[in-house]
Amino acid sequence: MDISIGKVLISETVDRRCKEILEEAGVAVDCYNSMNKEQLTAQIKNYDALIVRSGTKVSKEVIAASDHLQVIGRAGTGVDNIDVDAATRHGVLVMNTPDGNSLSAAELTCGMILSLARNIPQAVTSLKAEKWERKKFGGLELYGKTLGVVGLGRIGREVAVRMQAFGMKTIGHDPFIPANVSAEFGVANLPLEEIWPLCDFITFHTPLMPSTRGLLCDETFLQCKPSVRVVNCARGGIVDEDSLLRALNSGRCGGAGLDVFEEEPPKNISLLSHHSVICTPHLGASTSEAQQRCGEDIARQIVSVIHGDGLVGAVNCSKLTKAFNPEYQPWLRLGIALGAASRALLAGSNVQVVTYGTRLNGIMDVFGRAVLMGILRDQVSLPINILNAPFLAEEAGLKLSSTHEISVPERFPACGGCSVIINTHAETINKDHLELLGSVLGDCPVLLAIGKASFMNAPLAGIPIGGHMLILSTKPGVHVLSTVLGTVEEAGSQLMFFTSSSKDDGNQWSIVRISNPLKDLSVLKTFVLSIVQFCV
Ligand SMILES: NC(=O)c1ccc[n+]([C@@H]2O[C@H](COP(=O)([O-])OP(=O)(O)OC[C@H]3O[C@@H](n4cnc5c(N)ncnc54)[C@H](O)[C@@H]3O)[C@@H](O)[C@H]2O)c1
Ligand SMILES: O=C(O)[C@H](O)COP(=O)(O)O
Repeated sequence: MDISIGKVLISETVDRRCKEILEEAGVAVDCYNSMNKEQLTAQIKNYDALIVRSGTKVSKEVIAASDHLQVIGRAGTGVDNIDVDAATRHGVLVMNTPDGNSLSAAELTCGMILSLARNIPQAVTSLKAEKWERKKFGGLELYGKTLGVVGLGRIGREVAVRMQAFGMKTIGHDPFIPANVSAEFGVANLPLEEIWPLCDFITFHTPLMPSTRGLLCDETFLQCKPSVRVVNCARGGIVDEDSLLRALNSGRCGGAGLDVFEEEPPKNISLLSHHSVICTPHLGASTSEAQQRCGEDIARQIVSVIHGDGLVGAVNCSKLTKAFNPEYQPWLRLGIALGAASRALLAGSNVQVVTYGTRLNGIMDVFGRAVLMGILRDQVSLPINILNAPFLAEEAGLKLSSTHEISVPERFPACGGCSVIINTHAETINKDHLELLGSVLGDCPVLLAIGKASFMNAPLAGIPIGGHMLILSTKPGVHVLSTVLGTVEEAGSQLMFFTSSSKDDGNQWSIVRISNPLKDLSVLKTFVLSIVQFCV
């Protein structure tokens, strides 16, 4: 997949190294401290890439307002401020830098736990107000207490190991981390319902998703120890704010440390101002170290994609990394070319792709997407690429089935190849289905056969497929080369090559490459059974 980034917009404060790295790679960068929705919607059409933190809402309206946006880079972890589905549909790559700020977020969480145990923020405020309230701010020791960690990913596990140093017993819950893995960092991974009654402190480290929204709510608070302390430095909404306020007021919750809120900046003043709540304005990643790492990481990831050096940190195409691998580019060009040729020959709605050989093992999905790109180019409302091809195909009513076979049939070269079959019940040129065989020789995509008509007759090993092409079928023995040559030259084009296949059930196919497209095929149509023109 070709990504070409000339101009990047950074819509909020990101470490200066981000801009520097991009500029060193020859990319122009415009930086804003904090763009509002109107500014972003108006400006986005001028940029190839957008870099944000959590403060920019990249809605589907913003994405739709873009013109040639190819990448949205998140200098940080959470992508819940980005409409990832809309980005994918528009073929926009979304990337994040999930490792860059984990330690900072973990350290802030530990600070919240310590502060809740000893009422540090409240005591500071009191003393600054010239009060000496030693009795009011008595706390409790962490030693021997139980900490529940919900979400045992990058941050959750860093929090657990740090709090073990205080003598806390750490238990946790994460449906995707095996118990033996969490045991390695000293956390017993238990079902949620077993966690609630055991914890003196609970901290949340999951993404916000339908399955994690309101994990701690009225119902689950009832299962918790009285006076449980709660920390949320992950995402607002994992702890339901209304339930939390009720639990704080009733004493069921003994205190809460919040860095994130359902709405940011938060409007829930009664929660923020509660005497047992300590809170920070989404500062988990706000350290110079984390910001430098995230800024550098996202810039390097974008440069790497521009240079075709590989894909790191992709959010919406992690399974498509091979589409960015230079080794596979000729194969993807083959898929696009066979898709375009199939489409020109037959307007079918069912596409069956089979790839063969060890070389193509693992790119079946990517290759199928390339075929869809070839078929649907110029047929859909949005520019099509590897990312959005399946979505646009579904919208266009096109069905794709892809399979892979390790063994290579005799009709292919040893490196393997592919078969693209397009089916239709609509009007057809020859039959109600058509099979094209192709492969890559050197780094050149070649057409091997149309149905049983082969282009592999010695000395040929397939026809290079690319540029402006004509495919025509004739009755065997009908010689059209001189007619084609004359028509092509008369149209001011140049004939680059003309090759005919072996005979197939009475028909013969010829492939013609020309320098410029022909405006009118009507003269040639009188000499042939069928003729189509396409370009790849
Ligand atoms: N406050 C901040 O500034 C700040 C900074 C960095 C990250 N974050 C947030 O912290 C959260 C965690 O980040 P991370 O890097 O550790 O992510 P991560 O992907 O490494 O870990 C998240 C874990 O949650 C688990 N999980 C998913 N659904 C779950 C469920 N229903 N119950 C329990 N566990 C579940 C996943 O299996 C995964 O292991 C994210 O929401 C991220 O946006 C906040
Ligand atoms: O998900 C994240 O990375 C954190 O919430 C940090 O967000 P920020 O980059 O806006 O500080």
